[in-house]
Amino acid sequence: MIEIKHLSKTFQMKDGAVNALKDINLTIPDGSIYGIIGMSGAGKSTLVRCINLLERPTEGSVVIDGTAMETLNAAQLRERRRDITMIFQQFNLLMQRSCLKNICFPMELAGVKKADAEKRARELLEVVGLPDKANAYPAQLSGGQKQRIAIARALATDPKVLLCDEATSALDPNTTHAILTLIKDINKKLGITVVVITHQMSVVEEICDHVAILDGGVVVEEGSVQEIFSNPKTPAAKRLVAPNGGSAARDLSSFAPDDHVVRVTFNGSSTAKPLVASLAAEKGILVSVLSADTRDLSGQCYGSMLLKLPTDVEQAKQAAAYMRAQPGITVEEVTGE
Ligand SMILES: Nc1ncnc2c1ncn2[C@@H]1O[C@H](COP(=O)(O)OP(=O)(O)OP(=O)(O)O)[C@@H](O)[C@H]1O
Repeated sequence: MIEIKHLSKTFQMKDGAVNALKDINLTIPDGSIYGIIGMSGAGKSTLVRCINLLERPTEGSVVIDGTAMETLNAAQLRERRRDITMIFQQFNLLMQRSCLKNICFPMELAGVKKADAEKRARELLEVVGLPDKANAYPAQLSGGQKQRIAIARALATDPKVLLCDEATSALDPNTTHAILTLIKDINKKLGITVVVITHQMSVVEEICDHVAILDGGVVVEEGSVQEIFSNPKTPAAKRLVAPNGGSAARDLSSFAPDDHVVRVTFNGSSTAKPLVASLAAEKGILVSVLSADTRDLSGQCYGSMLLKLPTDVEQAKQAAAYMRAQPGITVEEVTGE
């Protein structure tokens, strides 16, 4: 378990002090995939660097499995960092070494025999899906492949914690998905606790179970991803979870003043029963989706849609009544707003 207690970090600059982190308190459970999300400058990188003491906190403590990291001397810290490894946005591979030798590197530092290190490195190449890249050099790899090698290197010392600092931010959406799937797999199979630093809510949505929202060096919200998504309370959380204000935008050009339009808000309704399709299938009533800002979170839908109901008054009433009867859905009139 990682416990961050009253952690603050101040950088002293020529023109004054920068309070990058202020009184951070977080508990990261063993085996979780924990997201730390915030806009640029929120303090994410500083926080992750404080977790493994690459950055020394100005105040407070980082306690990992009962050991306060800031109390360790340099040699103890070096040893402890084998348990808490890190991957980065820019991969940080050694360009003059082959992939195999990159993966061997932390084992060399730990004094593992060369033959044992190479055997383990080959196993790790299998784990990350690149068994044929042992002799390739980083420059010959795509971004996604480089991150796979970086992950293999991070796993070489059998860590308990993997810190991912914007690990998919330089990758395209498909590659991002593949790397996140690999990280999730590693978390499940090896039981490694993963801390994911990101500015992208989609990353948190895809793999994290818990999330802390960092804004201006302060944790403004923290909880299960589901809790935060379904009910973001602070402006920072609302900005990240629902950039359009959580509400489908009303595009005035898309409907006439006498159209019958409703805003349907989803607050955890099941995505297994798509509303518009089931209204058509069960009642034979067709409605048009004018705009939608919804997201699927573990099979539950959040956000809202603007729907144009049929011009037939009776059908429109039936459609509204049908939707109101569904759990987790509210319906309000928009026409004439
Ligand atoms: N070494 C440093 N010296 C001085 N100020 C720093 C240092 N590192 C970070 N800061 C400042 O601390 C604040 C938080 O920076 P940090 O890099 O942790 O944010 P971030 O959320 O990771 O942002 P980004 O996503 O843009 O990397 C910023 O105001 C930054 O300028």
